[in-house]
Amino acid sequence: MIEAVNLTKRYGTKLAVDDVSFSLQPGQVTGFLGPNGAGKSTTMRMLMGLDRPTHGSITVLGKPYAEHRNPLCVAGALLDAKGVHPGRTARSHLRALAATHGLPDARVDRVLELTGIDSVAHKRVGGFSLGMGQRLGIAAALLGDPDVLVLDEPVNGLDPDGVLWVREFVREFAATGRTVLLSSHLMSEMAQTADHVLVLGRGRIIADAPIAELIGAGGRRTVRVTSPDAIRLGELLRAEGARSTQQSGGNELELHGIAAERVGEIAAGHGIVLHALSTDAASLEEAYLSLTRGELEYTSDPAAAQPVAA
Ligand SMILES: Nc1ncnc2c1ncn2[C@@H]1O[C@H](COP(=O)(O)OP(=O)(O)OP(=O)(O)O)[C@@H](O)[C@H]1O
Repeated sequence: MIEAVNLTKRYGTKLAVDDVSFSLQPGQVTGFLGPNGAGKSTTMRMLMGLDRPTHGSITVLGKPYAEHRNPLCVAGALLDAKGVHPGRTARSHLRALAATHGLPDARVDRVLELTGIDSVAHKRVGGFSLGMGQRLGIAAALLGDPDVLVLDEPVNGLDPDGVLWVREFVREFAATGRTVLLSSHLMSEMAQTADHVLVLGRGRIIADAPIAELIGAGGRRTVRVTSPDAIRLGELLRAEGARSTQQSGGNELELHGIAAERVGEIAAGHGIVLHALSTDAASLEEAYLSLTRGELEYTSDPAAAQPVAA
């Protein structure tokens, strides 16, 4: 469906995308993750024929995007929501795009309706909020009823209702057997939207896996236990090799290196009463952070946030 083979992009001395190969499957939402400057937008631009690879290739349905006869019907993209003439109305912008492919006005009305901006279709785009602009960009991507949807930070600037709409929309789109590539820095949102993730770091792929596998591999499970006899229980668990990293409120332990089942067995074996015992699911954010540690192009200095001593 979408296939990158040894895809490379160099800008002068900067290697933005470095010998990347992947294949995206239909019927799935693939999340595209990576720190700022990792090469995600460059990869998406090459996919949509807006930038030329220095080496290698990226194809949609077997050929480069630009070589398709009706590209809007093959893949639609939201890459830069601000790339619209501000003096145009939303409807005239979409009609101009539709005309390039001989698409009827009824299709324009349909995508305006689908993206919830039909009531502002007659307004000039220059007066649109960030969220309305994002919706217009998605409407444009959907015009040709494409098989592939490529969205660069689509929820950026959307209100919670808009974020939910994008999530449900792309999930339904993929459920009809089509392909979605979606970038976002919002890990909790990505965890609820994507089936598969592709993580870039400094232009190279550092993970290409189903989301569940990535979370399972990277995350540390935390076991929480509450007991009126937490001090004695903590001693017993540490003797079993558990690390107790926090004790809050006097009767709660936060544990690593031990399964909840074992905690329950040890407590029962010593007649210790438990009030709560649970395992926190590892998060995509934890897995992502541990994967991309060392891959950051732009890092902040925590000391810079400290007040300067007089
Ligand atoms: N036209 C360009 N000319 C020179 N360098 C560029 C150009 N476009 C991108 N780059 C550089 O290529 C690298 C990858 O940029 P890219 O925008 O693809 O990253 P990204 O993963 O999309 O980042 P972000 O999450 O911040 O959007 C960066 O170091 C960037 O500065």
